[in-house]
This record gives sequence, structure tokens and C-alpha cells, in this order.
Amino acid sequence: MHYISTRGRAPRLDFSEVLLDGLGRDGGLYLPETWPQIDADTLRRWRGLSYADLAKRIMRLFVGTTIAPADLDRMIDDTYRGFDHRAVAPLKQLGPDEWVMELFHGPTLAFKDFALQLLGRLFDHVLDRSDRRGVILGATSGDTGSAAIEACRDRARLDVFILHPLGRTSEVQRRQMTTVLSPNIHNIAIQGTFDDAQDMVKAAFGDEGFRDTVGLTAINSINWARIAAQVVYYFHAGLALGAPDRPIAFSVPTGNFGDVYAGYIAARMGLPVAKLIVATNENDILARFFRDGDYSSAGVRPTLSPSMDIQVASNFERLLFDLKGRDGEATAAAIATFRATGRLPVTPAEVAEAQALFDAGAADDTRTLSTIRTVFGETGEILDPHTAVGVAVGRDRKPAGVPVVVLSTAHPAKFPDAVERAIGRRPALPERMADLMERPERFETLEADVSGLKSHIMSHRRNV
Ligand SMILES: Cc1ncc(COP(=O)(O)O)c(C=O)c1O
Ligand SMILES: N[C@@H](CCOP(=O)(O)O)C(=O)O
Repeated sequence: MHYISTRGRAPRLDFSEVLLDGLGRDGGLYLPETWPQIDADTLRRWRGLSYADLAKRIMRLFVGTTIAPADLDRMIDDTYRGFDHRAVAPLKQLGPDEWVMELFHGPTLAFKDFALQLLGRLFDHVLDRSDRRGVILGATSGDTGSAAIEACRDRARLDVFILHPLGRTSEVQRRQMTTVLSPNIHNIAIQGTFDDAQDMVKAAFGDEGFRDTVGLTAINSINWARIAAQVVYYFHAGLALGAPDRPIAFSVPTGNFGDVYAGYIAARMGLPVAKLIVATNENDILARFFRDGDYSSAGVRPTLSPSMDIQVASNFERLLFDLKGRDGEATAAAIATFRATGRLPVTPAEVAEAQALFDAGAADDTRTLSTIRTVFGETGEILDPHTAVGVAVGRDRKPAGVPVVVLSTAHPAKFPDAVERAIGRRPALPERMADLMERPERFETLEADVSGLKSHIMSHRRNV
């Protein structure tokens, strides 16, 4: 399996290279040269596999021969053994034809653990094999950061620099990052938004000298390996509900377009997906695109679902590449126009092609709170605000006669203030995190300026 860049000017790489390189050297994002295919008979045979055994089969298609199967299998077993629920990604029925897939049973209580717990192990394996060291640089709106830190803390070959937007995460999210005092972990609060932080990460990758000097590696979903690992749970849910003999829809709370893009890949690989419902909060650039073809930037507004307070959705470029007929030049030109004018040029035919699989909607904070309240009243289940956005939009846009699985992306205890506003009770953190609010914190604050960031990394990395 080989990988190519959405902008068509970066070298073709194998999985291990893509894992370490992260972002293409032409500024593009890597994706497979061709989509692996899984036929209906194979899917039927895979019914009933454990989560880890399914992950081994799917990840092998993406990893190819660059990692020995026995090593990959061992890393996958270790990864999902660390989850708190025996089913790893359990499905819970909320109502007729409506399910939530709980993706928050990993160490940091959000769906990011599915990929990042595996990535931590993959990084170690590949760096060890080549006797190299690396610097991870990532941006977070709250959940990727803690999942990356948990996965990579105390790893001898890695330094980890995580940028979060100052004051724009929940307190639990911030503390999950800043109370990890391991010497290889460096938390930085940026005076700006998540979009500013993500731009800084991309700009640092764009400086080839810096990138090569420190051995820069990505943990955001710009890294293909992140997306690959997230494809697995779409198959897991689909198989549990009757795939390949029954199509299902997914409603996915969306910000950076990584999670729902993994669903798109599952569909491209052969999972019968009736619709992928893109559910945003008031930061609705993606909902506007899939409803009206309008991908135009607007300022980021803080909401009760802060992890989705994003208006430049990184992975959208991967879908755009397919919509543009896999033409790297055309994709690069469209992104450059978006950057220059704030509006993405797309044709009506491209929008129609996207709408064949995707639908979308947005839910504001009032709707988020009322959905948490309603679902609690109906079922006793407590949703986090991101999942509530997924349920609200899923209910609005549900295709008739098709079961909808809402991706439940975070544990409600990560957002106790929002949940309390909705139902008057604060969900408790798991016992292992009960003292989180008392633990000492460590982080630096920097301006949203990439040269300051690069100097900070040069002077704080240990791997020299
Ligand atoms: C809890 C939660 N839900 C949903 C999302 C949106 O996921 P994506 O950015 O992959 O669209 C995120 C972060 O991005 C998140 O942390
Ligand atoms: N919501 C994310 C934003 C970063 O997204 P990623 O999937 O590209 O890492 C977060 O919690 O940080």
C-alpha cells in the first residue's frame, strides 16, 4: 500500500513513512493511492470478531508489509486491552432505529484514544527500528491533546508539544493535559483559537529545515494513521447491526472532519453506508457546505461543545481531492483560493457528488442542552455536549427506514458544567481520575506566532 499527497507534489510513501512524516512536504495530506476493498462475503465472515481482531484485519490493509503482522497484531491487542469496556466500542440503543456507539472507554475518555493509543505504540516501534528520535507537534481543541499525551508520555524517543487555545477548553480537558508532568510532555496555551494553533502546526511542518532538524511528527488527523485506526469502528458497528446485508447511517459530531472522513473511507472500502450525517455546532462551515455548497470561513464562536469550535476543517482537503477527481493541482489551487478569499471554489457537480453520501445539519447550544435533557428523560443516558449535537442532527436528518448510529465521542464527565446546566447533575469522573482537580498543572503560554513556537521547541526538546 502506498500513499500520495492531496497536492500532488510530495513523494509517494509507504505506511511507516507516512506515519512519521505526517503532513506532505507540499503542504498536502496523505491518503491511499487506491482504496482497499472488502467484499460482502469477507464482511459476513468478520461478523462476531472482537474489536481487536477486526482492527487487525482492517489495519493490515493500510499498513501493508512495512510492519510485520505479528508486531502489528501485538500492538493492536495491547491497545484495546487498555479500554474500560469489554466491547471496546459498545452500541447502546436510544430508541427505534437509533443507537449510540460509545467511543469514550479509553484512557482519556474520548474517541481520540482509539487511534492515539495505537499511534503511540507504532511511533515507538518504527523509531526503535530505525534508531531515531522524534518531536511530536500537535494542536488540540481539547481531546486530541490529552489522548496524545497519554499515549506518548515517558516514551524515550519522543518529545511531545501540544498547543491548546488558551481558555477555550473545558477545565477537565485542560487538566487532563497540563497535569501530566512527564519530562517529555510540553503543554503550550496559545493566545488564539484552535484554527490558529492548527495553522501554526502546519507552518512549522512547512519549514523543511526545522522539520528535519527536530524530526517533526504529527498526531493530529493530518496524520493518515490516525484516520486509518478510526475506520475500524464504523465496520464494527456496521457488522453488529447486519452489514453487509443492511445499510446503516451514521451521525457524526464534527469539527476537523477526521472522524466522519473515516466513515467515508469505510464506505469506499465496501461498508454499505446509507448516509453520513455531518453534525456541527454553531461553527457550521461543514454543515453549510454539505447543505448548500457554501464552504466559506466565518469567525470561531465558543460553544458548549468546545472540541468542535473549528472553522477550517483540516481533513476536508482529503474529500476535496476525491471530488476534484484526485487532481492534486486542482486541489492545491482550490485550497489556495480558500486561504486567499475565505471561500472555496467548488462546482455544482462536486457538491452534488458529496451530497450523494453526506447530509448535514447544525445544532446550537440551546438545542444541545435540550437534547441532553430530552435523552436523559427518555432513557436515563447522560450525553456529553458533542454527542448531543450528533443526536440532535441525527434526529433531524434521519433517512427513513435506516438505523442511525450516533458516534458518542466523549464521556460526559469531561464537560460537567454543560451537563449540569442541562440536567442539574454533574457526571463523576472515573475513580482513577477522581483527584484531577487537585493535581498540579504545568504549561507555558505563547502568542499565536510560529517563529516563537519554533524557538520554544528548539530550546525545550530533550531529544538532541
Ligand atoms: C469530543 C469530540 N467530538 C467530536 C469531535 C470532532 O471530531 P473531528 O474533528 O474528527 O471532526 C472532536 C474533535 O475534533 C471531539 O473532541
Ligand atoms: N477536536 C480535536 C481537534 C483536533 O482534531 P484532530 O482530529 O485533527 O486531532 C481535539 O480535540 O483536539
